[in-house]
Amino acid sequence: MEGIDHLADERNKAEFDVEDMKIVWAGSRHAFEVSDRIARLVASDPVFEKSNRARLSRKELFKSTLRKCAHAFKRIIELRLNEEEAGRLRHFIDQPAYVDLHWGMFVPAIKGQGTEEQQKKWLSLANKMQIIGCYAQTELGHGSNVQGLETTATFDPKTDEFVIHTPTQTASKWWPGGLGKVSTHAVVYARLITNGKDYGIHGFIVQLRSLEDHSPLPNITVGDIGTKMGNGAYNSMDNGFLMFDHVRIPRDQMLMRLSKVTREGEYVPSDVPKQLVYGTMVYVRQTIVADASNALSRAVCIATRYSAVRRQFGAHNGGIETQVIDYKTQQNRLFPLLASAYAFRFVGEWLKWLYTDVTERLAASDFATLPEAHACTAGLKSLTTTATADGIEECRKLCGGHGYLWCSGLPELFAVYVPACTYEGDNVVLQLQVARFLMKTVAQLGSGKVPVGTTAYMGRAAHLLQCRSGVQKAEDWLNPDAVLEAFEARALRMAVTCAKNLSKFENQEQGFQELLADLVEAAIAHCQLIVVSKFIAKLEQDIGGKGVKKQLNNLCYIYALYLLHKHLGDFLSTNCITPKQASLANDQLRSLYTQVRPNAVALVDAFNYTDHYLNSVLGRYDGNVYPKLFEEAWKDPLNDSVVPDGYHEYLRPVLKQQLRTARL
Ligand SMILES: CCCCC/C=C/C(=O)SCCNC(=O)CCNC(=O)[C@H](O)C(C)(C)COP(=O)(O)OP(=O)(O)OC[C@H]1O[C@@H](n2cnc3c(N)ncnc32)[C@H](O)[C@@H]1OP(=O)(O)O
Ligand SMILES: Cc1cc2nc3c(=O)[nH]c(=O)nc-3n(C[C@H](O)[C@H](O)[C@H](O)COP(=O)(O)OP(=O)(O)OC[C@H]3O[C@@H](n4cnc5c(N)ncnc54)[C@H](O)[C@@H]3O)c2cc1C
Repeated sequence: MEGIDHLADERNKAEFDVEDMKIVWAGSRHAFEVSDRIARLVASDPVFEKSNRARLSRKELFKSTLRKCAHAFKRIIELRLNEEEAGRLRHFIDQPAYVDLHWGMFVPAIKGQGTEEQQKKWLSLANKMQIIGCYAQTELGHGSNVQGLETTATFDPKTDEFVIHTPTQTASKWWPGGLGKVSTHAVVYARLITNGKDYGIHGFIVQLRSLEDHSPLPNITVGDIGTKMGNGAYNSMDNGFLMFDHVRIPRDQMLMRLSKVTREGEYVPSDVPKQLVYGTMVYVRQTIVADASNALSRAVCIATRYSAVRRQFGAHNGGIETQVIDYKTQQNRLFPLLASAYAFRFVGEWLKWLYTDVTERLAASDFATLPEAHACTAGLKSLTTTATADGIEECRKLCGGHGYLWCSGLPELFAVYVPACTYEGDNVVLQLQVARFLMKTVAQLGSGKVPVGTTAYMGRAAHLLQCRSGVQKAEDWLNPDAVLEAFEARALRMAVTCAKNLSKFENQEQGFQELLADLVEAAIAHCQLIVVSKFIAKLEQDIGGKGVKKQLNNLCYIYALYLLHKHLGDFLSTNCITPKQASLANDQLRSLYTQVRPNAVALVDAFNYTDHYLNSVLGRYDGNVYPKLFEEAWKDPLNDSVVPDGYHEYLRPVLKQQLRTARL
């Protein structure tokens, strides 16, 4: 029935103030107010309707995306929204689009790698969207191996131009979002060649389409790479291909903040680390971590509300059946995901701080923390996107059969989200970057160089390599020191074992290749330690609001103890804990589930998601699931007529045996 809150009982059970938790989740009262206001604005605007997305053809979907983007831009100007508000608007519109790459990569690439003069010129055009840009790095033949890119930018001193060229089919740019049909410009990554010498990968601003009629410029071939996984989903994005046939651009369109080419064609290397050419990726990976908590919390919100609505078994004498959320198996699958959503939120906040810090240091020519920033952004991007993609799929299963319906919101969410495990760096490739960083840190232990930041724990190797957990009863697992020590000892021991095994190889690189799988596991253990430690650090902050800290405390230990349970092999084989202590951790975990259970619905209400944003019949705020499932079913085009199209041609002949008669 409309108007009734089917989840009211659940909400009444909550032992904390949801409004206060909303502020913690948003990060600040200001962030909450902006998000809340913009989410409502989007939800109430019919242009941003999205409930029929799966039924649109690719062309219709793409056109509707263009319409939404144009309308959003108009509203941003009319309402004079600032950068933060405009970002929230695009977020809540919730449809992948060229603007994500324009604002998310093209503009940051120019900011990070352009000279002041270049920024002035290009950003003033980009900020007003008089040009639209994308980030064209990946090629058909190479994505992960950036050094292997083939596109060339050869300097021609006669004309003071670069000649951008695609020498082979595998050199074609392939994948960049917004490239296929929209972008007028791109930051193109190509091998810089001058005076016959190859100086490696650099960024260049290249115009792709006419600003008059949008047609591709001469010698440029550009198009969309084709339909991607899932109905609707990421198909609103025009991921593109691009080939250059000796396209000329002025020399000053090479992004020259880091290194330069002079009028005479002399290459002037940068006096800062050359890896800064990868700076845009570090920036985006950091934003992807924050975004993981958005996607996971959304799925968890749907699965939690529905698990409270859904009842199966347990009825005696016609009594009421059990809510599926009361089954311990459901809790054991759902609550760690709820805890992960909060954990990723807080580690995302911390990573944002780390990124700001490293940016300020770089501006002051302090490059010391760059390797750590790279390792943290790469490793946490990998860890959180893998867990989120798996978590969304788990939420679909937690919703049983109805989770498989498009209108549950979960299939589309999964299809949109899962490429995050691949873009901005394949998740395995990124963990291997963390592993290299860890192996270097371990190699330096004992050299007098004290590890700092996220590897500071390695400085306590003497203790961590031999310590045994002191846990004696289940509640001891709620002691932050006990949890941190177990995670630190496990991470360090795994890294040191890899380093020892590596040292057995004469050729270090060959050894590294041989041990790849172990190295990835060591890197994951290190990243999990970061997430756990940042959650614990969050609890040490001054968090107000009735009962809020208690709930966060429960979630923090659910996150940590669930990981301990899941990776028990690591903890036991490295002798950090005993089987008895592992069993106590499980006892504590079950007790925490019981404590979270009455608060579960309120904990997902704290995400403050509108029904528009969730776009899920199962996750509706009012829990009125069953009538709405019928409403959705009736809307399906197959139900337009009671007798389906095709009956006369294909069904009737079968039923009436006309086919069989004809064959005889
Ligand atoms: C708005 C959201 C929508 C998102 C849409 C999606 C967009 C995209 O996908 S854009 C394309 C993203 N592509 C990638 O992420 C490619 C992944 N590959 C890489 O990042 C790199 O090639 C690599 C890190 C895997 C390897 O780098 P490479 O230089 O080829 O090789 P090395 O391993 O020898 O590294 C040299 C040296 O540089 C350090 N390093 C690597 N990356 C960075 C970085 N981003 N920042 C700082 N430092 C970096 C690396 O650790 C090595 O250091 P040393 O060991 O000290 O020499
Ligand atoms: C939806 C989407 C949007 C994208 N948007 C953009 C964009 O806007 N701009 C852009 O430039 N690019 C974009 N990309 C491309 C993306 O960045 C690359 O696909 C990504 O970096 C992975 O590279 P790859 O495809 O070459 O994978 P590959 O490297 O070919 O990976 C294939 C397999 O090989 C493994 N592998 C590779 N190297 C190693 C190694 N050294 N050790 C162990 N295993 C290895 C991987 O783990 C993986 O299992 C996008 C991709 C997608 C899917």
